[in-house]
Amino acid sequence: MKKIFIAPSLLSADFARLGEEVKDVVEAGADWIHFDVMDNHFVPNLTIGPCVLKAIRPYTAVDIDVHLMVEPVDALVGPFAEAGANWITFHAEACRHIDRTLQLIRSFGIHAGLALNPATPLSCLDYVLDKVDMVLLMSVNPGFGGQKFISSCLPKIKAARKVLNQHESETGHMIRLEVDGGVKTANIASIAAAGADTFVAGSAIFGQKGKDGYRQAMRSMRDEIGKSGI
Ligand SMILES: O=C(CO)[C@H](O)[C@H](O)COP(=O)(O)O
Repeated sequence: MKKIFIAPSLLSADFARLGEEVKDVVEAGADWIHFDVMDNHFVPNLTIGPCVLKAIRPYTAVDIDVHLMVEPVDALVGPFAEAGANWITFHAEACRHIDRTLQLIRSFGIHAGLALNPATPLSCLDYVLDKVDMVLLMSVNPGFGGQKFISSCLPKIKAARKVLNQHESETGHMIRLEVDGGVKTANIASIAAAGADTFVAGSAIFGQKGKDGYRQAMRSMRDEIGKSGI
């Protein structure tokens, strides 16, 4: 049984106090920090880059999970790895040479993740799973926080869980399954029951008031996951 991780998405944090927000949410119980990078090209929004990652890195020792919603990908891998990323995840839809980019990320001694948009088939995972440390299934179309979970993603999460379990039983290689977009206390149990083990939540956590609010939100999420019976 894998450990469950909750990764608050900084997209919904107060950008004027990012370091403090990181510290507060980790003290409130976050397992990881999810760092959303958007380029106004692959997605219609623009966020933060390696210099911001470098600035927040001293505020926490937990893993920072960088989600690159950018195209092209490769030129940004080194700068984010050097700025302190523990995980770098990129989109299959944004990359022509997935196998090469996975190898590039791992060459920095960090974990490599592959993200799929809601409409992208799981067959993108074929032939590269041996180089993947995490699959990120988007449950909204990427670009903005606060969107509604797309319900057709639930059977996709179930199907991905089957693929990853099969891969693990054949090779012993464990791959995390992260879900991102519209994750709330009200639906997290069904997402966990479908097979996710890593949960990105932005507005559901940072939409609460201060550290106590963040703590309560994550506690409720863990309670709900516990009730899902996984
Ligand atoms: O990658 C993202 C959007 O592209 C965000 O991580 C995601 O949407 C989290 O925000 P919320 O929990 O509010 O949906």
